[in-house]
Amino acid sequence: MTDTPKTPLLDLVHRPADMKGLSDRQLVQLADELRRETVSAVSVTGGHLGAGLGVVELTVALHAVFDTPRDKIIWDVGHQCYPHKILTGRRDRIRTLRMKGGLSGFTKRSESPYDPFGAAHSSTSISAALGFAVARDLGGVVPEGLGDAIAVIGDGSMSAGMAYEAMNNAGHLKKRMIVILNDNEMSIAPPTGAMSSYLSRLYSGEPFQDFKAAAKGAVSLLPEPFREGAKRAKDMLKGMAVGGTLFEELGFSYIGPIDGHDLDQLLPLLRTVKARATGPIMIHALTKKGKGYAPAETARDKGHATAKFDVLTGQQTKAPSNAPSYTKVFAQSLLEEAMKDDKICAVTAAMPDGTGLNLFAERYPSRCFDVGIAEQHGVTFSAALAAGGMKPFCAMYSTFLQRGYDQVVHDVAIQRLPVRFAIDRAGLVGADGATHAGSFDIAYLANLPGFVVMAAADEAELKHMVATAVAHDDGPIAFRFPRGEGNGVDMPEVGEVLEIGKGRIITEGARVAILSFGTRLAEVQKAGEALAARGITPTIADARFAKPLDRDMILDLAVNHEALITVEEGAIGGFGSHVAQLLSDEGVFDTGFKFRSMVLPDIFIDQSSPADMYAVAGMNAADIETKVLSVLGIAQIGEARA
Ligand SMILES: Cc1ncc(C[n+]2csc(CCOP(=O)(O)OP(=O)(O)O)c2C)c(N)n1
Ligand SMILES: CC(=O)[C@@H](O)[C@H](O)COP(=O)(O)O
Ligand SMILES: [Mg+2]
Repeated sequence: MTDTPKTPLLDLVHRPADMKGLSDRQLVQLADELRRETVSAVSVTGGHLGAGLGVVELTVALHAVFDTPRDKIIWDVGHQCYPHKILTGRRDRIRTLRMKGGLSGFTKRSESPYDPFGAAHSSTSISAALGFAVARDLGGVVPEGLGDAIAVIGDGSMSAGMAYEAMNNAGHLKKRMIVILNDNEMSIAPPTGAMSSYLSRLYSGEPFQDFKAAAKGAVSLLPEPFREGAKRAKDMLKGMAVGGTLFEELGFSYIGPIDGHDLDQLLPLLRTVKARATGPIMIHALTKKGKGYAPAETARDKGHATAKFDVLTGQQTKAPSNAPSYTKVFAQSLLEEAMKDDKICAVTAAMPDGTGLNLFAERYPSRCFDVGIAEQHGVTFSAALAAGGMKPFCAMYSTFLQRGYDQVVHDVAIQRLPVRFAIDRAGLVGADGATHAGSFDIAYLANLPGFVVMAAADEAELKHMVATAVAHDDGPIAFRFPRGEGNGVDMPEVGEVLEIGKGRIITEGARVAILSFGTRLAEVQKAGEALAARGITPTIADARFAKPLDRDMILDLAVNHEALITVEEGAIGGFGSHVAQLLSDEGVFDTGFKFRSMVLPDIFIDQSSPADMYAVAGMNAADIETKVLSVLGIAQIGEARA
């Protein structure tokens, strides 16, 4: 970063229209200020830093040249959009990023007209841009109008099938649209795969597109002082120095590679594209993740995601914890099992660190596969590994496994293949908000014939479930666990193989039974203590399995109590629904038996701390206590004793 100029320009830019009068030199200064502001904001909020720093110049250039919100900029994933938010009327709230009531850490339609399409999962931007382009050409009507459609997609996100499905369609429809491939040679981890190598080959040897002699035509359309740059850009459009790229074969005009941090290249190129483009155009920009902030540039993950930090030192402020994270317990348990069983292998879709499989990759590189952002492929690949006699652990976040759902049904479940699904980030995750909540996996897996679905109540249970999954060869099996630290329980030396479909009673009580599935058990126990102080001792049980259900235990609980309450960190249609089905099938409700199911409410809950999100969901200890009192018809404190 260069020295801060005396008259800051960022203070004058409240929306992109304010940039229109700035000279190219001033835009360079603006980019510098925008970078500083991004670092400063993330230092107080934490969040995704590196990706945003890598697109500062692109953000300035796009907003300087195009007319947003009429023109639609679609940021893939959206984790790089903080500079865009600063330039589009949200600077005053930028220090609320990812907080309760604050700005989302991703693009979000309800937040701003400058966010035409929300995201947070990757590789959707080209499809979305094409949709806007077609809507425009078909005369679609939206308040801001419909102009150019511009997708900005990273090299990591280009590993997903959806990007190619979209390019295939775009090349066929030949609509005017622009794709900017933001190639920083990084995903969250270094990207893997043949496509990544292909992109590198596109610029190896000759790093940047050679700006040659001026071509006439488009140049005359542009006002001074843009003409000189435009001449060079026009030449790029015509010359296409790198011919025969995959993108061109798919029907795109390919331009690049260009230096994505050089506004002297970006501005004239984008102006020319805006003036001249007809069909789909792919601009290949080379950038650096973390650009301009040394602690990010030099970090292993290039500052992909960070806690709050000190700007001067880059030192992050993280609360120390005594308990291991669930992710670590999973990863270490799997490693221990893999030492004993050489058929165990592991699959991650571009999340080696997030799933803990980086440890597995270090120890057993030939048995660990990072397939890139390709959950669909990862699931089917795992299915065939299982069909081939291996024991694949397909480790994915609950929210990202959604993308591979047909593969879970068609390739795994129907064929009864023993894929072991390690489902991390189950339940509400906090600052990433609704897009990353692991709300649906219980419902979408427990409805599949032959699937075993488990949830760990604590980290010791997780270790048992890893062992159980290793031993289970009869069909697919899944175990879910949340983001964050465990409860600090004593850990067993070895994981115990659990009996499939058997839960456990935690405490015996009377009148009401609370049947927990997953890590809400700790809140259930807290509620139990509070109820005990009121003279009510509920029976507390840990279901362990949503499928198959422990029929005997559940029917027993029903017979011996006035009421049964299920609690789970999942949406309606999951564990509680299966228990209700069982009770209904067995005629338990015919006797007037009382049943309540505590699930996530039927809304998308915005970002906050997980505890607060569970408070919004009404699923903390106090809510469980209230539910017990209400099901027993006890409205007032003291009535319980009466
Ligand atoms: C479907 C899906 N899978 C995984 C992720 C997690 N994820 C978020 S960003 C990211 C890396 C993206 O890399 P790239 O597109 O190159 O962007 P960069 O961060 O390098 O700018 C990953 C794997 C996701 N958001 N969506
Ligand atoms: C943008 C994205 O999808 C990831 O970076 C995600 O935010 C990671 O989440 P965790 O912090 O839970 O690994
Ligand atoms: Mg990248």
